[in-house]
Amino acid sequence: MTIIADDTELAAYLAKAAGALVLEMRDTSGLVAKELGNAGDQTANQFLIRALAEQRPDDGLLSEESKDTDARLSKSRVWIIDPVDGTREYSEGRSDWAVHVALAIDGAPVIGAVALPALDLVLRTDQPAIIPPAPVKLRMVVSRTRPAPEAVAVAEALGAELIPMGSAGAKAMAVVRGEADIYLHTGGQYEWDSCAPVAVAAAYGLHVSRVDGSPLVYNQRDVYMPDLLICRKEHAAHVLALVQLSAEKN
Ligand SMILES: Nc1ncnc2c1ncn2[C@@H]1O[C@H](COP(=O)(O)O)[C@@H](OP(=O)(O)O)[C@H]1O
Ligand SMILES: [Mg+2]
Repeated sequence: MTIIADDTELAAYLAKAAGALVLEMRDTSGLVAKELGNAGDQTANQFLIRALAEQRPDDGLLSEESKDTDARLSKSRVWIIDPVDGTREYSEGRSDWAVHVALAIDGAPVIGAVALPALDLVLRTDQPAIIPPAPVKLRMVVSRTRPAPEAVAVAEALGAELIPMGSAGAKAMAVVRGEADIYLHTGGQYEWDSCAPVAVAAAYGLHVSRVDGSPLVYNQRDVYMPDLLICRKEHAAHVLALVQLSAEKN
């Protein structure tokens, strides 16, 4: 593979190529269910880690599917990848799954791409588009298998419609694409689930933060990052206040 000098170009190329690999695997391997999910995770991961080792040998790496080491902690530039986000949905033949490739620089999610292979889309930090205006009745995307009670409570308080969807990347990109207005999650996630989606959402001018309003900081020793909010800037203060209220009640 020739060297791709531009980091965003590389992220987008890798996310798209890994997505194409696993999409083809789903169509042709004959594997189903858990076996298909595992094979997709492993195939995409092998492709991505080999390509990154070749393309960016000096950078750090954090992948959902590779054993984590301390090596990344001393690096300024760290690639944070989720080879298949929404593995369950991928293995069920659905379209709500994603490939995440991000580059965090000094902990900030600044560069990246999210591929939605089943929709033939790649969203990237260097090509933000204008997001269409929100409807009067807001739409909140939540996990289809484990929607956070806090998110459901906030949707109720806002009078928002709940849209269950798999994959953190697919949900974040639903907001980026103007198909939803709020993605709120509490109760558990890891850095790879949100780094690329948050980078893309921020590049599109959306609000991104932890649910206490603090910034999302990546490449930490403990990669557990249990909550996040991605939404239009004009809704952020209200949503954060409602999360706070819901936390106080429980
Ligand atoms: N409570 C929780 N604890 C840990 N990970 C969680 C979680 N809820 C969601 N996730 C992870 O976040 C991603 C999106 O989840 P969901 O589709 O439920 O919104 C999934 O990533 P993977 O598919 O990469 O494992 C899932 O594993
Ligand atoms: Mg994931």
